[in-house]
Amino acid sequence: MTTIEVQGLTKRYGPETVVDDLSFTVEAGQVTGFLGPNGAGKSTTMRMILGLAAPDRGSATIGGRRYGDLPVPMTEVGALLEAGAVHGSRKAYDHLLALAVSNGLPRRRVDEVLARTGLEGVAGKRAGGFSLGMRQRLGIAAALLGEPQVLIFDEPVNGLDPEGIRWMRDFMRSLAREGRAVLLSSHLMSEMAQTADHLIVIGRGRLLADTSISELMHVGGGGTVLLRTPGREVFARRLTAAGATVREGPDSALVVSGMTSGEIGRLAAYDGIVLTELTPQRASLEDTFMEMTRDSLDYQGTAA
Ligand SMILES: Nc1ncnc2c1ncn2[C@@H]1O[C@H](COP(=O)(O)OP(=O)(O)OP(=O)(O)O)[C@@H](O)[C@H]1O
Repeated sequence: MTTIEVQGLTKRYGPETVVDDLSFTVEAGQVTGFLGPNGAGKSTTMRMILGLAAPDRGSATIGGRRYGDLPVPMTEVGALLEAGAVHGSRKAYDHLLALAVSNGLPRRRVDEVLARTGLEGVAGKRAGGFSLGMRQRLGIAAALLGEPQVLIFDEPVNGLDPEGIRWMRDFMRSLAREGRAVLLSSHLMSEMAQTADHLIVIGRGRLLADTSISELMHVGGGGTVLLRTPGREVFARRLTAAGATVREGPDSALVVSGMTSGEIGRLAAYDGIVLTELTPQRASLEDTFMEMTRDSLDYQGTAA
């Protein structure tokens, strides 16, 4: 199983250390979200993994080898870094064919990736006239040409409409289901919560968290669970006795922190208490992220 290994990765631009001793692993078969506020160093890290920027210290390897040591990189790793990198006057098919031929890949791959990304109908059209969503699909088609086991996407949903975002999310998940390692960056926790299995959170180039989404909700401490039960008073006391913090929620709900929904559900079952609702609060993930990155936000250039 091919993975990405980042070890002590460090990058300086002038006096700024924009990636600071970063270590993490991107596992096969899952979507790893790479999350951090603007300027956190996500793109720089991805560029170092892809051999587009040289680390000052540390290393980034794909399947144990540095990008520069991969004999045919396209067959090992595919990347989508920025939309619109395609020559506008070129037809989508020709663009992909040129890439395939120059990398020694069979022509049939062009048809296969066009079908996979739903672009067959526009294969003969010039990429210059494509919408952002179509350009992103073309970029993904190019990334998939060599059937790589590792994929890297830098903010792929930026600027997409809701349908495009949904397509992208489903596509990432399907790539992971096939056993590929998918690294996906975003500055939006809400996007990650719906797409990623695992999260690497960075701020000012440093690792802030390396965790699953469910762990983050728990460990972050900000994770709350909303519940409703006919046995409100009794269960609130029971939860408090079990170490949770309970407060009043909207419309007679209880909002619990310090326990996961699973733990609350088990406690209720044990005590024979009926729960009519048990909902982990998604907003709390956002809160956890804000809390985590607050000290690392870059306010430079922000109007007072
Ligand atoms: N080639 C460069 N020369 C000088 N500084 C750079 C260069 N590339 C990036 N930086 C700086 O490094 C820092 C990290 O940038 P980077 O683009 O990696 O962050 P990011 O997390 O991807 O943010 P965003 O979400 O805004 O793209 C920023 O302060 C940026 O200005």
